[in-house]
Amino acid sequence: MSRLVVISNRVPLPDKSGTAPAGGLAVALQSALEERGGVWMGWSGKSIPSREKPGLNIQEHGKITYALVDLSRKDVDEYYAGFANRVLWPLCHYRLDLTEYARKDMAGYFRVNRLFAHHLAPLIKPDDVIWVHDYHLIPLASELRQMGLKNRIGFFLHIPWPPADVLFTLPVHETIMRGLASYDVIGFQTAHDVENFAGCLKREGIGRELGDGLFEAYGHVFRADVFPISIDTGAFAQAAQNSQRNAMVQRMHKSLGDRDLIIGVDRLDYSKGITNRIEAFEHFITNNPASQGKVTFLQITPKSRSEVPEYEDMQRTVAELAGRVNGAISAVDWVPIRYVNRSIGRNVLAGLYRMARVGLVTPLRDGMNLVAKEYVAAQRSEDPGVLILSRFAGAARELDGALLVNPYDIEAVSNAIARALSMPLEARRERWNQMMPHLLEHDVSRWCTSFLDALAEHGETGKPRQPAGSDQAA
Ligand SMILES: O=P(O)(O)OC[C@H]1O[C@H](O[C@H]2O[C@H](CO)[C@@H](O)[C@H](O)[C@H]2O)[C@H](O)[C@@H](O)[C@@H]1O
Ligand SMILES: O=c1ccn([C@@H]2O[C@H](COP(=O)(O)OP(=O)(O)O)[C@@H](O)[C@H]2O)c(=O)[nH]1
Repeated sequence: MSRLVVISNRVPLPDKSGTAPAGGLAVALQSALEERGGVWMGWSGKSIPSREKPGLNIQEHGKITYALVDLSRKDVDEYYAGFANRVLWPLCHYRLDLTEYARKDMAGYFRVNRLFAHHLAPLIKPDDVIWVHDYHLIPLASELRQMGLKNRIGFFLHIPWPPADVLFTLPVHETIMRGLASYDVIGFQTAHDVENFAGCLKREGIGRELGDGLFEAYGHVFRADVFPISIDTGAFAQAAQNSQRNAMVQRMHKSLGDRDLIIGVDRLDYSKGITNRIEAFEHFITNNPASQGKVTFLQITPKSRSEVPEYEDMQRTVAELAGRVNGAISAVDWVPIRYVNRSIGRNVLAGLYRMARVGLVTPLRDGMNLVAKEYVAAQRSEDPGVLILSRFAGAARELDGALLVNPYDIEAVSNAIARALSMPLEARRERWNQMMPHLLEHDVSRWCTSFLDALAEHGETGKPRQPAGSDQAA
């Protein structure tokens, strides 16, 4: 079996005891790497003074080699905080109003991708299968190809892919499309993302669809298909069961009394629709006076990407909004919104999801949204809560037992909260049974295997292939 080489911006490095981080993606990729042996490369998370030469830190854990690249302050500003998170992230989340097309950030993005390729190439063996993750690293395959690598290279995009009219506002959209077309298999979260991608290829005559998931562009034939990411469903359900013994979960239970819990869990990110959600909750609670004092909304929101101005601004906006709503509605013995602005461990989260009558997941746009899947997995089969889910999350394509909402429609979300809180047991069980078997079957290890199988099945790689019936490569 070929070795696997994974490259992602963040690397879930095992701690000093050798224990890997508990995230589903990390577990799935780590077990694929353990099975085949391999390398996981990415940013070390460190930024060093720009005058120092960025180094490569190699660590061995079992059959996995971790290769961590240090970046300079300038690299981090331009590649991560700049082009990745002030251009590609807002663009792929349909927020043209937030994109900042600075030439120096574009240059930094391509420069850092070249740096990754430069560090990676010497570690690659001819048989290795390479799997690149996410929008930070789109140009990596074309850099590696230019260095002569002929290996099979796959790419998985964790975030949405936008329609042509949105993508084409990006001055370097052609280079980005050419970068994607250099992969052998491109995985997207939903069929909608693949449609958008196909639209981008067709609109300017960049490429064409060959059928059966195959495309041709810039003389290269590649597969672009749907591989919805998931969670380690069985393990998460077990963690939720076990969490009832956790002290923090027990404290929460005690403090809740007999009130119903509504839970929201998101990084502090404008794509997650947190302000709309708080407004919808405010609308619900003011229009349903009987619920006052009887419902608690717990919003857990760890800080994220604080070096990006839009994220720093959000920090204040969300805190102020939660404070204003609480100030207006609280009673002496009841605070409607508990706003936690830090990260909570997954085992505790599992217990909080299980306690919550409603999971409120209302992103304005989201690649998948694993919180939605975790909420479902954590429920009690005999008395499950209700998931309210934005129709604009990738997860909505699979979780058909959720109450689907338009997160921009505050009244509709407020009505969904009322409906969820009063939903009879039988209807809740029916909805949960529509989702849980699917999640058990389509878990993260299946996601990982199906992507790697597609990559293994994709024919010869590394050189432009002639599509059937054509007589020239573009
Ligand atoms: O690394 P950060 O900048 O701190 O951001 C955290 C991650 O956010 C994004 O997550 C996405 O991937 C999830 C799993 O596929 C998906 O469910 C979600 O909808 C996406 O937003 C980002 O894509 C990751 O690269 C970041 O590490
Ligand atoms: O305090 C927190 C908040 C979130 N998460 C985890 O972070 C992930 C968020 O993934 P999702 O796909 O929902 O969104 P992303 O942040 O990747 O855009 C989920 O696994 C959550 O359990 C966590 O461990 N602690």
